Amino acid sequence: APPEFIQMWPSTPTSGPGSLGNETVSPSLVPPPGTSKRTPHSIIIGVRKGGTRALLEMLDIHPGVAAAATEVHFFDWDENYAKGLEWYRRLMPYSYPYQITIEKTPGYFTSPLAPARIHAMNSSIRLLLILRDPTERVISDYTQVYFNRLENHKPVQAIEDVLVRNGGLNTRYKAIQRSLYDVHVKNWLLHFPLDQIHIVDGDTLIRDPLPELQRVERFLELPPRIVASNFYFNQTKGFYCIRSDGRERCLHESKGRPHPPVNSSVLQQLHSYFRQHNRNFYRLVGRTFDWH
Ligand SMILES: Nc1ncnc2c1ncn2[C@@H]1O[C@H](COP(=O)(O)OS(=O)(=O)O)[C@@H](OP(=O)(O)O)[C@H]1O
Repeated sequence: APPEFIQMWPSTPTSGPGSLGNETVSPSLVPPPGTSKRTPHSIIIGVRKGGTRALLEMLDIHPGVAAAATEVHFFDWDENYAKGLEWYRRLMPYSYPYQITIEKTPGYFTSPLAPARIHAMNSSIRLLLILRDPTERVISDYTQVYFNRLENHKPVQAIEDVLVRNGGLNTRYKAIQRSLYDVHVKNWLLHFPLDQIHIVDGDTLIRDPLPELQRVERFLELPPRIVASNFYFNQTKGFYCIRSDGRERCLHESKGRPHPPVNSSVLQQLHSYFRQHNRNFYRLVGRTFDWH
């Protein structure tokens, strides 16, 4: 990592105005005439830390998209699922008949029950799955938990202490389990054909968002509306931000945090642990990725 990133680690996050992705709802009291709340036509099912918020906010540029404001956790949390489909529908945004509703809950991808439940709601739904290098995802997942614990004044552990057990890789660590994409995608393929699952390359979305967004437009059969001028690179943030409707906005500070440096032998162990799983995944989805 470049020195400035190492110096920034660890630091305490602050929140700033005008930021996105802080998962708050701004209730619109009077629905625009001609709109209604509808269950999603498409769901971003994960993966956690894959870039799900960026993908949803970038898709929301499209006039044909109505994005849910919060992570709903309907299909992965039993207590929410028990509240019924009507409860879920009410949490969706108001949309015009020509729009499609999209929600994102990254926990769905690794939930054993979510595929069957989503299928029961709508067997022809289009699923979006954004993935990134599994090792990077583990470190991002650790970083998220680290900062959440700091904010809640809970004790934190160094990354090597959670990744290593008895001299070997701690493969029972939840963040590692969540990066076994082959294991999780198998559950989805029991319920949905592959052509209903579009995989977004999260590493590419970070570097060059437009082509990934254009592929999603085609998958969702939306007319092409997202253009290069909807994105600009923010040097301070180190990520692309969004320009639409005359406004410029970056994702919340909790997105794109510097990652802690990780010992190279531990990194090697992660890479070799994921290697076979990645190959299995490529075979299952008929496509390869530039993962370690
Ligand atoms: N444009 C842009 N701006 C900021 N961040 C971006 C962007 N595009 C992708 N990303 C990556 O999104 C990662 C967070 O993923 P998620 O939104 O899926 O996280 S979460 O599961 O909802 O918590 C986040 O992971 P970290 O870098 O580890 O914070 C980012 O790398």
